[in-house]
Amino acid sequence: MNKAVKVRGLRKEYPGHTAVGGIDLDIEQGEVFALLGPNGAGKTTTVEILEGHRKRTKGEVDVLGEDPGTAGRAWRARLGIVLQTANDAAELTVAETVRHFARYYPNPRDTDEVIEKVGLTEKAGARVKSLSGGQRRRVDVALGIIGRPELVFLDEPTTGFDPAARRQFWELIRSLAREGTTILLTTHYLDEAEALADRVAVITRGAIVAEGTPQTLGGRATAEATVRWADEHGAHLERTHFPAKLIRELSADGREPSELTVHRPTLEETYLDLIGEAR
Ligand SMILES: Nc1ncnc2c1ncn2[C@@H]1O[C@H](COP(=O)(O)OP(=O)(O)OP(=O)(O)O)[C@@H](O)[C@H]1O
Repeated sequence: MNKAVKVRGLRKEYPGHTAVGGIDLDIEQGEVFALLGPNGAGKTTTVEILEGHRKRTKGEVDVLGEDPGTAGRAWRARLGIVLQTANDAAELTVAETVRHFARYYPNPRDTDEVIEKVGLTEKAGARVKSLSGGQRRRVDVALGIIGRPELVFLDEPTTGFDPAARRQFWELIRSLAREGTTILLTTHYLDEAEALADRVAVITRGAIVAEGTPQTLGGRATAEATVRWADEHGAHLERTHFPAKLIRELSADGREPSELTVHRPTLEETYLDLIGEAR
């Protein structure tokens, strides 16, 4: 499989401060990859270097087969970038804005289809400035995908979305991924990473401290399980690597253990552990 992104030894230094301290990163074509990390960890710096918006201090970077530091307009047209800030073409309507951006690309998607994909069909004729914060964000997403990009960068895409809009957005990302689009997502929502990402990397203080699928990150899948149940003697809790064995024993007499739960670390707990360890 070809790599959409290949990074080796990437460093970004500001005077007196190392924002990114030599990271390696591989993202396969068609993969949804989430970059997680606390504020100031180096996510935006990394992503902006990949987008060609910031110069690196050191390291090798290959995005869609080119070096973002030197790649030209044709390469840029293959990217879709959804920034954190809302767009400011506020006097235009939603449809006019999307149509306007479509002209920058050689092979854009259909404007109406994109507006429908982001759930703004009813607002297509409304001025962008009349939209709510979450609706403006959807316009940003529409502008990020109108050019039929091979690689989409999504920086905290669902900030300000209501729960239903988030779910709808997740469906949109899944449909892009099904079409073969590579997606690099930064998010502070662990449920979002879990719902969408094939793989995640946790970055803190400019270093990647863990990488894997959301299910296995930081040894999550094989972490000790906490089994809780209750019987006539009261409530019980046992931590074990073999919860199935324990439950078999508890139910050996054919009785269903009451209030039985098995808990393994959530992605959020694993993430907080990783961040804590790295502090
Ligand atoms: N232009 C700059 N000059 C100096 N330092 C900078 C500059 N841009 C970013 N930094 C520093 O680099 C570090 C990484 O910042 P970055 O924006 O990449 O973090 P982030 O992980 O995206 O954080 P957030 O989750 O808050 O968006 C921070 O300590 C930040 O202060």
